[in-house]
Amino acid sequence: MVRWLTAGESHGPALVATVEGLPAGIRLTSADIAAELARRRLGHGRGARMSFERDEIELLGGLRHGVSLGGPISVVVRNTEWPKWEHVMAPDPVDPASLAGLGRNAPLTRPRPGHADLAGMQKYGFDDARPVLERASARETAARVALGTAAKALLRQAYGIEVLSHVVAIGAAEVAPGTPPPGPGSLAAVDADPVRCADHAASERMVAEIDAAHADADTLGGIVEVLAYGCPPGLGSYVHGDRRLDARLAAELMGIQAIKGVEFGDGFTTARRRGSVAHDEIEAIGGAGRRVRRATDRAGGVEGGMTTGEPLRVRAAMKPISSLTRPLATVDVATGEPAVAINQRSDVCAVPAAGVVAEAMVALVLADAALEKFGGDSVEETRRNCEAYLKSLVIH
Ligand SMILES: Cc1cc2nc3c(=O)[nH]c(=O)nc-3n(C[C@H](O)[C@H](O)[C@H](O)COP(=O)(O)O)c2cc1C
Ligand SMILES: C=C(O[C@@H]1CC(C(=O)O)=C[C@@H](OP(=O)(O)O)[C@H]1O)C(=O)O
Repeated sequence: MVRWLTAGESHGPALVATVEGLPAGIRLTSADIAAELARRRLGHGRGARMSFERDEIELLGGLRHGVSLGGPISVVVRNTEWPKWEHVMAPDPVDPASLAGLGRNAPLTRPRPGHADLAGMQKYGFDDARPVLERASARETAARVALGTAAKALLRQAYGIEVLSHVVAIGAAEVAPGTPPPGPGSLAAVDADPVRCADHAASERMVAEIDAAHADADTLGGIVEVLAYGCPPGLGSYVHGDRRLDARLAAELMGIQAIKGVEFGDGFTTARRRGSVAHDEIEAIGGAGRRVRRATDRAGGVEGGMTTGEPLRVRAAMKPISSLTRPLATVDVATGEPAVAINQRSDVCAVPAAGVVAEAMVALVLADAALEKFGGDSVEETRRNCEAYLKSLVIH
């Protein structure tokens, strides 16, 4: 079983993350993780913090000389903003004099509609939104992307699986339905686009949409698509709801801040189709052995909670960012009077970054499902097991 945990606050000293259950023999370095973290900072429309903060990482356990040892892999991502927050966010008690006159220590009593502020204050008994937003913040996704790097390395090195994402909609600007997704090997080209969109014309419309929202002091959401190429058939299972791969992927994607919907393949569109044009017909492709393929990929590569061997294709819908510089109406919890919400700096749009986070979560779930299917304590052992399974398939 692959399991993972993160800890840390947005303006605390650091985020920490641990993944347990990965085999020995994964080639992975801190430079690989730093490169993935840099990808998460990409995208037209992100806020000021992205430009002045760096993700400083340190590997603490689980690797030796760039190779995993089979134990938990643990990583620290330091917040370079920390010196400005060392008193306000100090884990240990501080001299109250060190907080006197610090504007950033003032209680946040005007919760933002759409953020975790109000429900979090009610739930945990805070009269200040600071302790809520510090952990609710998507700063935490840096820790998940760091762990996803290890999962991606395993998938690539043991099974030849490649995970990538691209943006298919930002606000009303979208890639035309039916446009083929970017193929294997196209991640660098997607990352080179200002909104991580594979379609140049759609990308220009998305950038214009972000600029218009920014000018109006507004924010935007959108839709990302994650693709996994090279999955063998049979990851996940139909035998119980919680073993279905689509259920496991949906849970982890919905666990990303601001993700409000997940669909596989043609998803909600399929619901409006007739059965005769909703499924992927199976065809024989001849050659040695009984080789088959699907004529289409409407299902997104999952049937009965299992991978089919076709590309996995899953979309996640992100709501617009809830911190607006033109703030929404709220109530000041200190007075009970109408007020406007906290209006600190914020991203206008973080959809391109959400795609990178979604890749990490898909990679972690696929790594878990692949190790469940093939076992193995080293990359070489699980690779061999996967190869033997593929060879044993009567129909493949
Ligand atoms: C990559 C990324 C960046 C985000 N940046 C911001 C931001 O700058 N300001 C903000 O208010 N929300 C931002 N969010 C969304 C909030 O974290 C999220 O809305 C909040 O935690 C409440 O959770 P919910 O939207 O799932 O209900 C971001 C989300 C992601 C995935
Ligand atoms: C710091 C990151 O994202 C943050 C996510 C976030 C939120 O509310 O989710 C709010 C913003 O933080 P701040 O309020 O400090 O400007 C974003 O910058 C990051 O992704 O590394």
